[in-house]
Amino acid sequence: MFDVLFIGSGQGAWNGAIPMSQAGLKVAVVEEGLFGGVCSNRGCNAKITLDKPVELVRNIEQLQGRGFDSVPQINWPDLMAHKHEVIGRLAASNEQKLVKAGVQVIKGHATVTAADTVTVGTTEYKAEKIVLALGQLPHRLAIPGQAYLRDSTDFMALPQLPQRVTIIGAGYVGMEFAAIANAAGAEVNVVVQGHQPLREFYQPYVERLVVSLRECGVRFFYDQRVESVTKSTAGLLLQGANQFALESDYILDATGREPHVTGSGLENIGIATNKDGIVVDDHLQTNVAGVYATGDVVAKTQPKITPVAIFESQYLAQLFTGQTTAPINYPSIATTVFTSPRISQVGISPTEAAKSLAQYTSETFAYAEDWFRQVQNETDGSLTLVFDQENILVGAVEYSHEAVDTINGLLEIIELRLTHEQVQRFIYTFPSLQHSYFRKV
Ligand SMILES: Cc1cc2nc3c(=O)[nH]c(=O)nc-3n(C[C@H](O)[C@H](O)[C@H](O)COP(=O)(O)OP(=O)(O)OC[C@H]3O[C@@H](n4cnc5c(N)ncnc54)[C@H](O)[C@@H]3O)c2cc1C
Ligand SMILES: NC(=O)c1ccc[n+]([C@@H]2O[C@H](COP(=O)([O-])OP(=O)(O)OC[C@H]3O[C@@H](n4cnc5c(N)ncnc54)[C@H](O)[C@@H]3O)[C@@H](O)[C@H]2O)c1
Repeated sequence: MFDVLFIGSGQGAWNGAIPMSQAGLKVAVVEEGLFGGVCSNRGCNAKITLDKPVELVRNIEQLQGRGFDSVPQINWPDLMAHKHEVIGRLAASNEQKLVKAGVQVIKGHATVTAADTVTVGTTEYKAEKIVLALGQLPHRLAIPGQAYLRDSTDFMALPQLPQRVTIIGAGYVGMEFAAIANAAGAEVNVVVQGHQPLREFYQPYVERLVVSLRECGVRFFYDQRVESVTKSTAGLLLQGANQFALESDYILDATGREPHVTGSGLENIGIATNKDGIVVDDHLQTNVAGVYATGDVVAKTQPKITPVAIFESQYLAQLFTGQTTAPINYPSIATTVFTSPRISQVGISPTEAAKSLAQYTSETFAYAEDWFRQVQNETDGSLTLVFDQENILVGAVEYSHEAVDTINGLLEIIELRLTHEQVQRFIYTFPSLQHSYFRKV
């Protein structure tokens, strides 16, 4: 009998499983695929490896005639080999981390057969608590020719970069992969259902990102309803309503991800789900006592990203080891779209602030006027800060190559509600990114 058995070994699982085991609980993790789940093996880590040269190329482009005379070309097969080398070893190392911490690793497909029982193959495992950390699966467009569509995992394993890449969807995956494929030399088309890419992000900055990607050659097709894909003599033909037709060599279906709630026997014990995933209470417990859920599979309003999955997993470790009995209390969550430039944001958005002018004020700083950003000739970026009535920073969004570091730095100020006087106590290295923004807070 285990104290805790996780189904799934992604960020929503192992970050909790290890401290639980280290605290003396008898813990098992069942995984049918690669240890570490999506983020480690075919999500964040793989994506950021492919993005690294993109970021460098874009930075060098900004300095043409200012120290650089040419822009290096990305060698896709070499980059892909590098990605395989860096990412390929992670699954084994993730598995070893669990083993070293004393977690029992079980390989295979898990099916929940009772509220305290999970079956893998022909073996039954009993556990006092079961944690469903099942993640999400790519949404597949149900259109004729669906078999020609590829997903993010396929894209991140492409040995050669196709010449013409069409991406359906302008969410995180659509925009990030458009930026990568374009910088690596492909002709890129993005087919958008409505006319608002990256709906969760601050739209004035999204519009600037679209302008920047257009200047690099990415073509956006707004308000499209795709209907079919067929093989043509020269590639794949994507067709849609109102005579829309687009030929390319590769089509990426980036129309979202869906909670992985089928195929693991949830119905055997009546686990409640909705379109967003498994329904949980404020302690991440499902409607069945002793069965919990964590990570992307949870139906929640928080973004389905790695740091949130980690936070939930660690919360369960505190809960199950008696360090807390309190409900989960999510802090401020920073989100980023890893395009070049990036958009990163946290807290109250300027759009929300504009709707409550009595409550909030916001201020925008253009990097064209900031000497530190001019060093790298970054003229297009800017930062918008949102303050409450007490003049405490409550939100921030940046559009720039360094947006991640700026927003991560401001996150602490927002979460701890630091006053201007407290922030001025920090003596940062100069010159540095922190120094370029901390006086503004
Ligand atoms: C292309 C891409 C890029 C991303 N980039 C970022 C990023 O830059 N930053 C960020 O924060 N987030 C990013 N994400 C999101 C991030 O990957 C997820 O939020 C994170 O992986 C969620 O972790 P999880 O543990 O909930 O689920 P997962 O990582 O999906 O793990 C679930 C695991 O459960 C296993 N499983 C499911 N059912 C069973 C079963 N019945 N038996 C056994 N095993 C089972 C699966 O094999 C899988 O390994 C990205 C996602 C994608 C797709
Ligand atoms: N940087 C990051 O943190 C990061 C990066 C990648 C993925 N993720 C996570 O992975 C998940 C999936 O990302 P995603 O980009 O696949 O999903 P998403 O939900 O962000 O975007 C899907 C997009 O597809 C569009 N779409 C849906 N149906 C369409 C259709 N028929 N035609 C055209 N467009 C259509 C939607 O309007 C939306 O813009 C998200 O939960 C996200 O949190 C995070």
